[in-house]
Amino acid sequence: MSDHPTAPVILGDEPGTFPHGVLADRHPAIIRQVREALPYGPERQRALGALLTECTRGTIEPLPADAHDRDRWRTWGTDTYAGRSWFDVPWLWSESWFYRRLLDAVGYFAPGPWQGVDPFRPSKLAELGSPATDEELAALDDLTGRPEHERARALLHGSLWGNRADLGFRLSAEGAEEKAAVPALVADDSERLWSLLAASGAGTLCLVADNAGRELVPDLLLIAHLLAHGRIGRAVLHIKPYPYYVSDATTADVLDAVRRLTGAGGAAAAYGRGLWSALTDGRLVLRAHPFSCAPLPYADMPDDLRADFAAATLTVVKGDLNYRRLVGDRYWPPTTPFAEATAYFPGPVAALRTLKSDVITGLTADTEAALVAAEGRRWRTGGTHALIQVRT
Ligand SMILES: O=P(O)(O)OC[C@@]1(O)O[C@H](CO)[C@@H](O)[C@@H]1O
Repeated sequence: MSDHPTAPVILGDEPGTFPHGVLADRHPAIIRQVREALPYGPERQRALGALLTECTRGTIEPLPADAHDRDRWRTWGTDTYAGRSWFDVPWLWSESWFYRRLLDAVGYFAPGPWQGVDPFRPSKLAELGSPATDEELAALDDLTGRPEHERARALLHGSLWGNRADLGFRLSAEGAEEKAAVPALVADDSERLWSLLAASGAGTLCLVADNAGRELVPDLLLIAHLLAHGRIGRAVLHIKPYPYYVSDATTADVLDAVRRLTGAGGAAAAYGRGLWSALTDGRLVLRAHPFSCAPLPYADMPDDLRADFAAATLTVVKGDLNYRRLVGDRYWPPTTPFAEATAYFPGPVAALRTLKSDVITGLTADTEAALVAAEGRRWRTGGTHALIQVRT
């Protein structure tokens, strides 16, 4: 694990802070939601009850000797953190640990009838099937006929704002979406992004996905557009190997989203067919690397993942959690240059993120002052602001 000495690592140990609230309130709410989502039997209910106690009052324990990923988690930190309270270790670590333990409780990894059953699938499917998704897909018809560069920009913004409210966030930030009706970008390097994705490009785009449903659909539309218009020759979509942070996208979610598009009619269906053929002929590749669910910053990524990103023309990193992992989950001074915090990254990298946690870099002093004057600290976590940051 790396230890950059530059800014304090975020822990969840201070009552009243956002990270503490996630551990103390959001995680118990997620356990309640999972219990209501699927009819787990007595054994699983007991395990969920035990996890509720453990995550709020217990300590971190090593994974059992027969866990398939025990060794991986030892190198990721259980050796270091065993015996400590969930609140006293890096917040990023504690959150990932919660999802790993939650999947244990519902029998996701154990051979048996519940193996591989995503506890968040009911909420993901509800969102994908919602009238709001219908409206977003219908709006694609209005884009048809507009110049290519306008469509590209509209789809980029769809992908950015699709990150506004993930399903976990909605559990504790009711109404954030509505308040963001007049969105505000606190940093916008989009012209630099477009210069990397020129019309005659044949390079590879890596897109590190975040949420399924109403975020993944616009991510896929953007990829379909870039492929269809020759801005890239190939795309690698990094998704999660198992359910994570409630709504993070897995392979099953990508397939659901593509089928939703192909079944929608109009322009959406054409995008869906484009994605289907890109998947079948290898221009769109799915990658579910174990490190995508690691409790660590990307600065600690393994060599094979580093090589993937190094070979890309551009890596687009989506969402709040990925941003925390990209720059390091630390209380950076907000004017810390984004290029400095991502200097280790092996190629050009762009962050598309709505602000839902304390971490922030790359603001001008004026922007920071204006945000603080208007909102105190609320702008950091409210999900009403967004950024597009690029390091070439
Ligand atoms: O990565 P995403 O979906 O944009 O956001 C994830 C999130 O909701 O979860 C964390 C708190 O649990 C925060 O980083 C952020 O608020």
